[in-house]
Amino acid sequence: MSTSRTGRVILGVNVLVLGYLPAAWQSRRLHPESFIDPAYWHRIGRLAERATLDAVFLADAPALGDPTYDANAGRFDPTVVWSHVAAATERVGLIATASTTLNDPFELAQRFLSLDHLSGGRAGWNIVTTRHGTAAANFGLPEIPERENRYARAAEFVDLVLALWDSARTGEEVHHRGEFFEFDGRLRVPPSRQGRPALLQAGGSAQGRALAGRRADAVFAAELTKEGAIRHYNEVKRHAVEAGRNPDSVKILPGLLVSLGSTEEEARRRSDELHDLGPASYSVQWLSQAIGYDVSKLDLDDKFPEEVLAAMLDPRHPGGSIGFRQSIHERIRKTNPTIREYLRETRYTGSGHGGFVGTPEQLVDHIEDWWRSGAVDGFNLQPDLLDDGLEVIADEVVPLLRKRGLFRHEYETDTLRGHLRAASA
Ligand SMILES: Cc1cc2nc3c(=O)[nH]c(=O)nc-3n(C[C@H](O)[C@H](O)[C@H](O)COP(=O)(O)O)c2cc1C
Repeated sequence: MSTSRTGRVILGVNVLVLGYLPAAWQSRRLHPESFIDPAYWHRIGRLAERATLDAVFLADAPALGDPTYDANAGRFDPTVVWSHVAAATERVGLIATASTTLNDPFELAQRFLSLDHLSGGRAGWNIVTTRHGTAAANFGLPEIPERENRYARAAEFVDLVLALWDSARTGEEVHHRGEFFEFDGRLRVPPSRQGRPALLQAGGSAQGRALAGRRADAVFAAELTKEGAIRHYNEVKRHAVEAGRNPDSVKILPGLLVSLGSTEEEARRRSDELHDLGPASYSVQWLSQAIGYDVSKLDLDDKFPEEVLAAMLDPRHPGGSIGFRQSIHERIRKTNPTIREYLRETRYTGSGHGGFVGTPEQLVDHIEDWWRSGAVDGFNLQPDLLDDGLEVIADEVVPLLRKRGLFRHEYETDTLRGHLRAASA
C-alpha cells in the first residue's frame, strides 16, 4: 500500500432505487412506491450534496426488470429524475446511464446537454451497450446484437455525440458517414458550463476497457478482488496513454455494496435481515443471470464445475456482462468455495460488485487500502438501503475520510468534470 499517494478519493452513490436487495421497501422509512414520490429523489440528492459527494448515479436498461434477480424491477428514466433533482441541488454531480445500442446519438446528445444546462454543468452520461434481450424487444429488435457489434456501434455513437457537443461550441455543422450512422446538422443547444457532460463507461470486457481508455472521464467497474481491480485500473490507464491522454484523466470507480452498523455484528445482522426478508432464491437467480448459467441446476454443496468457470472467461459466451463474470470468476478462484459457501460469503463481500459489511471506520480502512494500493480512484457506493444507509455515509463515513485527509471538506468546484479533476494530486 503506497502511503505517498496524494490527491483524494472520489465518492459517488449508485442509487439502486430503494436499495440493492429486494426487501429494501420493507425498511421502516420506505414502501414499494417510494421511488414514485418526487420528494424521495429530492431527499437523496440533498443528502448526497450534504455529504459533498462527487455524484449521484442511476443505472438503466430500458425494460421492466426481472424481479427474480432485479431488486428494483420498476425504474424511472434517469435523465428525468436528475432533471428534477437538479432543481433541488447545486453541486452534486448527476450521472445517468443510457445505452448506445438502444438510443439515437442526436437525441441522446441533445438530452444530456439539456440536462447539463439545467444542472449548471453537473451532468454525466454513463455509457453502456446493454445485453438484456428484454430491452431489445422494447425497440423492435429480434435479439440484442452480439458484443463485438454493440461495442463497434458504441465507439461510433460516442464519437458522434462528442462531435455534436463540439458543434454546440463551434457552431459548425457535423457531417458524419459511418458504419452505423449518417448525420448532417448540429445541435440547437449552446455549450454548457462544463463544456459538455462528463462521460463514464460501464462494461468490463476488453472492448469496454478500450472504449473507456479512449473516451471516458471515469469508469464504473465491478471488482470483487483487489488484484482484479488493479489489473482493470492499469489496463484502462494504458489505453488512455495509447490514445494520447493523461492516464489521470480517466478515474476508476468500482461499485461497492455497503451495509453499515455501529459494530460488525450489528452490520451483519442488518445484512442478514435484509437478505432473509427477500426471496430465498434471489441470490441464486442473481448469480445465474450474472454468469449466464442456471446455477439452480447445480448441487449447491458442490464446487463450481470447471466448464462453468471456463465459460465465465470466454468472450464468446453470450450470458451476462464480462465485467461482472470476470469479477465473480476471480473471487471463486481465490477462495474455491462450494456454491452454497460462495452465496453465503458474498452476502458480506458482494457478488459481481464488491461488498462491505462492517462499521464506518472499517469501511474507511477498506477505501483507503484500495485507493493507496492503486486499485481505485474512488468508489460508487451502493447503500443497502436508501436513504438511511446514505445518511450513515454522510454523517459517519465522510467525516472519517476527511479526518484522514482523503476527502473534501467542501466542494472546490461547481461542475461534475471539475469535481473529478479536483481529486487529482
Ligand atoms: C459495473 C457495470 C454496470 C453496468 N450497468 C449497466 C446498466 O445500467 N445498463 C445496462 O444496460 N448495462 C449495464 N452493464 C452491462 C454492460 O454495459 C453491457 O450490458 C455490456 O454488453 C456488457 O458489458 P461487458 O460485457 O463489456 O462487461 C453494466 C456492466 C457493468 C460491468
